[in-house]
Amino acid sequence: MKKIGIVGAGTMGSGIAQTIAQSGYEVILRDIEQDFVDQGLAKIEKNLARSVQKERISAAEKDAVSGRITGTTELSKLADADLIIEAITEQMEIKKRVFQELDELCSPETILASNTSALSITEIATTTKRPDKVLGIHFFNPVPVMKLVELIKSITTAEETFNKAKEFVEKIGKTPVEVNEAPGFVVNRILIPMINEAAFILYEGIAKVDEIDTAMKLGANHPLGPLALGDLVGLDVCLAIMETLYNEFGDSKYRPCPLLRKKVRAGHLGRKTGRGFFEYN
Ligand SMILES: CC(=O)CC(=O)SCCNC(=O)CCNC(=O)[C@H](O)C(C)(C)COP(=O)(O)OP(=O)(O)OC[C@H]1O[C@@H](n2cnc3c(N)ncnc32)[C@H](O)[C@@H]1OP(=O)(O)O
Ligand SMILES: NC(=O)C1=CN([C@@H]2O[C@H](COP(=O)(O)OP(=O)(O)OC[C@H]3O[C@@H](n4cnc5c(N)ncnc54)[C@H](O)[C@@H]3O)[C@@H](O)[C@H]2O)C=CC1
Repeated sequence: MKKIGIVGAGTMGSGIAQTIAQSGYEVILRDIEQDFVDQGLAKIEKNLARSVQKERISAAEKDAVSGRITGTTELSKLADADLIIEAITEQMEIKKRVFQELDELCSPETILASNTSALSITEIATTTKRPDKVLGIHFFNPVPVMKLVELIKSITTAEETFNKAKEFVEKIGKTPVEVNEAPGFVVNRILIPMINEAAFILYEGIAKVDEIDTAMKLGANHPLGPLALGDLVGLDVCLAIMETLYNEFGDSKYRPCPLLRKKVRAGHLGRKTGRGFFEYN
């Protein structure tokens, strides 16, 4: 693999692009508006500049990494990529549309991957004529720091596709775990209901925001409290994951907390909008 396409330049797309370019690959980063592309590229520049400042990479290395990333709004620029990783909004219908477009556009050899947090890869793959070449490559936030990648096999993913993806993930310095498709996979099925439960504890007036997070940091040794983690992930993403778990399993234990819904409706999505359970500037 040489050229990797990333669709979506948000929280995850920009982190994935940076990580892959730092491993020597050529990256094309696509979003729907130039503004979003520019914001993604600016975030990468900021992260790389911090790495130079901390003497983790040289200024020349930073320039080389930046030089390997091209931003675009044109999906057609991804046509000759060996692998495309989709990291757009967590909504099935939007993802399906993008996979259909990519399938029509790309070489038959191109592997199409989704970074979805919880959705069915099998369903996404049905919109393509290459369901054997579709899988989930699920990174964790913040991508440059987090070691894990869940590799999600749909019912139709070919063994060859899985093995190529595994080799790629190891080449970029991440640790893959193999997961058979199921709602929320492994990590999010455990982690996001925990964040949702913390929202319920707040909603029921049992403890305040700071108390809940301090309790879990000092009482369970979590690096971030569950509410701060919800803000890092994005409360819209957390709600979308809870809705997938609730709808797919049909089990009331996954019901989203009404407070989570209220915050998303208000646009208080966490770090990316400057306000969630906490405020950011
Ligand atoms: C929703 C999904 O589908 C799946 C998910 O991603 S769920 C979310 C999974 N993520 C987590 O659980 C993260 C839990 N939190 C943590 O591990 C830590 O809080 C953290 C790594 C995010 C930050 O660590 P911290 O000690 O609290 O803060 P800080 O000291 O600023 O950062 C630690 C290091 O991470 C780096 N870092 C932090 N945020 C970063 C970012 N966005 N990009 C790049 N590097 C970052 C810092 O530069 C720092 O590096 P050095 O120590 O080498 O200087
Ligand atoms: N935020 C997180 O912690 C994690 C999120 N994910 C998943 O990654 C995906 C992206 O999430 P985030 O980066 O958090 O979202 P985000 O909201 O930060 O970014 C999404 C980006 O996709 C763009 N987009 C929407 N439709 C598009 C299209 N058709 N073509 C190109 N770009 C398009 C938007 O303009 C936006 O810039 C979601 O599926 C999410 O569930 C996975 C792991 C962790």
